[in-house]
Amino acid sequence: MKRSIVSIENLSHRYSKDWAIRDISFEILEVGVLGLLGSNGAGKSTTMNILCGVLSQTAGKVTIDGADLRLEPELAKRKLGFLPQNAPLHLDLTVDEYLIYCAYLRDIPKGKISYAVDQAKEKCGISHFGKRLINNLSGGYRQRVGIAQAIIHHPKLVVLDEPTNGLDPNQILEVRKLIKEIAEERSVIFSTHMLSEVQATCRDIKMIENGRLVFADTMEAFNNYILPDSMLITMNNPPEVSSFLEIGGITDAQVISDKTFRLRFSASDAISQKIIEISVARGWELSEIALERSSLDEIFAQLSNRPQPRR
Ligand SMILES: Nc1ncnc2c1ncn2[C@@H]1O[C@H](COP(=O)(O)OP(=O)(O)OP(=O)(O)O)[C@@H](O)[C@H]1O
Repeated sequence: MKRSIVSIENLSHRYSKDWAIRDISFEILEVGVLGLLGSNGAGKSTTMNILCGVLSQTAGKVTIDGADLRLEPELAKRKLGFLPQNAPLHLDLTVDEYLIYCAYLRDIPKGKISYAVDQAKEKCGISHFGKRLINNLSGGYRQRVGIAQAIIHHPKLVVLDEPTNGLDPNQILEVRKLIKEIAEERSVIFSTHMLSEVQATCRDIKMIENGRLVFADTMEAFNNYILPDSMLITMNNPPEVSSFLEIGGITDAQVISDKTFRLRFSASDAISQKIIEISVARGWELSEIALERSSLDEIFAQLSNRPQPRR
């Protein structure tokens, strides 16, 4: 059975009088990548900051590998590595100098620092940049240095706040690959407001909206949840819009222009195949058909309105 490394129970936080997060509970498994998805202001950073011990919660409990973050903060924090949204890099140090400094901060015994630095550099693909000033590295490599400092003490949990923000497409692919690699032997949680980031990297997904947990399941379950439920069709010789409603499985038909319509359908296999066949049989001259997925905003809205969040 898969073991969890982090337990978050009924976590709530209030800044002055407004609640930023309310009654959030979930577990994080000891291996793999978990994505924390939410729109701006949803409560991601508040949750991440509490999880890292940077912010003390108003109510609730966080346990990391059995250590209560509030009661045993030092023990709990030894088990985690953190890369905040703005990586805490010293641009005027070389990669080696910076990682040695981080190793001291992490209380790694003097005799083991050099080995720890080499291992972290190797894991993050920056061994050849040891003598390079961080200021002279590209954004993608700076982010690798940030991840190296987060894993230098072999934490069981690594927390990454929007780790691909501001990177170019190639750098994003490289950092995603690195995140997956470091998650082969530990738990990684990262926050993002981009669905594509979570879909590309994560096994599990937690979604928060307006401070509440609105979805918690596997990425596969999430992808099933957002299966397309409408399509845009264009026909050179379309029928009356009401004709579409006579097709089994079509629940709504909307006129977009003379020749283009949006059809909504109930969960049904091969509905587009059916439309194509009927269109050919009746001479509607179908020229284009495209399935539409819900936008992230629609998904957030749907999930936020659900009565019971799924754990
Ligand atoms: N220091 C603070 N004082 C008062 N309110 C705050 C503070 N930090 C965050 N908030 C509020 O708490 C709520 C949650 O904010 P939080 O930063 O956790 O969201 P987020 O999901 O990380 O958003 P973003 O992606 O924009 O960083 C928001 O309404 C925000 O305005």
